[in-house]
Amino acid sequence: MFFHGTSRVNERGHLEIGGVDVVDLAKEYGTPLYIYDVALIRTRARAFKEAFKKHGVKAQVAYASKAFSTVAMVQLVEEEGLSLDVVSGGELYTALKAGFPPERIHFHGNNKSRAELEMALEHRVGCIVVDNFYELQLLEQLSRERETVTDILLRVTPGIEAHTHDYILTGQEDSKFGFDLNNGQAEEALRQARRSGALSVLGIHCHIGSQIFETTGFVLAAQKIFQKIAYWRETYGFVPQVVNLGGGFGIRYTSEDDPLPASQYVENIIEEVKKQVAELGIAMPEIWIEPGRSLVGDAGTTLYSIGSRKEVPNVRHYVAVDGGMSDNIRPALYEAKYEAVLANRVLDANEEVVAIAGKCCESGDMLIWDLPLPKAEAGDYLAVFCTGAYGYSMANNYNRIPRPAVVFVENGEAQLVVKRETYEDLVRLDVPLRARVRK
Ligand SMILES: Cc1ncc(COP(=O)(O)O)c(C=O)c1O
Ligand SMILES: N[C@@H](CCCC[NH3+])C(=O)O
Repeated sequence: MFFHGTSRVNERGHLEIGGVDVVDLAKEYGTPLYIYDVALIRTRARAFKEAFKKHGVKAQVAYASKAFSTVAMVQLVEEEGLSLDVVSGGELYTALKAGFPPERIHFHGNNKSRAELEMALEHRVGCIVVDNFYELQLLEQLSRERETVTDILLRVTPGIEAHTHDYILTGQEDSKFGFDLNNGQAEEALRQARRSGALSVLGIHCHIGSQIFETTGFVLAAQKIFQKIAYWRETYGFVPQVVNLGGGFGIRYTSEDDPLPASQYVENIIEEVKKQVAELGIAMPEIWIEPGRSLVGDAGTTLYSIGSRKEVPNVRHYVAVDGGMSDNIRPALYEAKYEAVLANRVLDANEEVVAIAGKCCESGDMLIWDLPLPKAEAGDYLAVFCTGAYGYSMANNYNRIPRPAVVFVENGEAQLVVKRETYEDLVRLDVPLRARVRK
């Protein structure tokens, strides 16, 4: 069994996180319940920052808030001195509500609307990561109207597609994101942006994928970007102040995963950028990164109550929980794998291998296919580990199931940071049918 962060088994044989017994949390806040180990988020955040500090490199570590965005989470990010990546008006609104300093917000997205761009300009966010020509022109026009100069990064697709354990070089980049680095698009974007007096190109951004376990892809991306920078410097006199290599650093969901420490990713990135900069004889740019999953993924645990069971003789034992794809769609969407324990009987010996089913009306709503467990009964609690990233943030109301509550735990204390949705919340936006005129 693998415990993350402050998770441990207490004297009652219960799972404890942040010094709080999760069975007590279930009784107080109900299930399904998202529990975040705040100390572990702090540890992860500090590891990224420290890695840059150790090498004396100017950097920004921007939390990719799509992984898990709530007011309390954004406040924690601010406390830890990170920057923030937002990808929609909604994430930006959450950040502003949380009082996050706008100058440390980076605004992403492949189809930002005029209203979203206006909102970003209105609040003077630190920089806008421009994704495409439509946005470039729109942003230029809006900046001109406001008589302001907007700091931007150009998002490029370097032609590297990173997958979990490997990466492939793709000559023809097929992605909805960014300007292609290899077919002249990125160069044209740079020309257009620099021609405009209303945009200031701080640098280049790329993001090669997610849940990546090696550093090769990042190094290769840096190489490809600097190859172009060499040419752009000669041709246009362009030298970037910032190179942003995105997020994507992998985490351990199950024993099959073997991630590197944050410091390793950062060190290899710094090493490559320093090498490239030395060859070009230009000033060292700031290095920005955007970790999402690796900051919050293993800090999150979902607690469920176990209910019904179904035996399919000689095939499978289904054990159902009171949540499922409505609070964690990743198994259904990506065949994502998780580990779990009976939170109220962690030390009991495993007796069977069961399939954990969700409660949604969908055969594919299975959270874990083969989980060794003690004989689980109705009323037991199941804790699924590593659900902190893209769990709550992708939660939905399928089958009109209310979204779970979220609690932060730290130093023996729990704080409710997102209330459980109510049935009333579910119909809040519904508009009843107009009364018909009876004949
Ligand atoms: C542009 C960008 N930055 C950062 C991230 C965060 O990725 P991860 O959660 O894998 O670190 C993503 C999501 O993949 C992204 O699209
Ligand atoms: N939502 C995905 C990752 C997407 C990353 C965002 N670009 C996941 O759960 O793994």
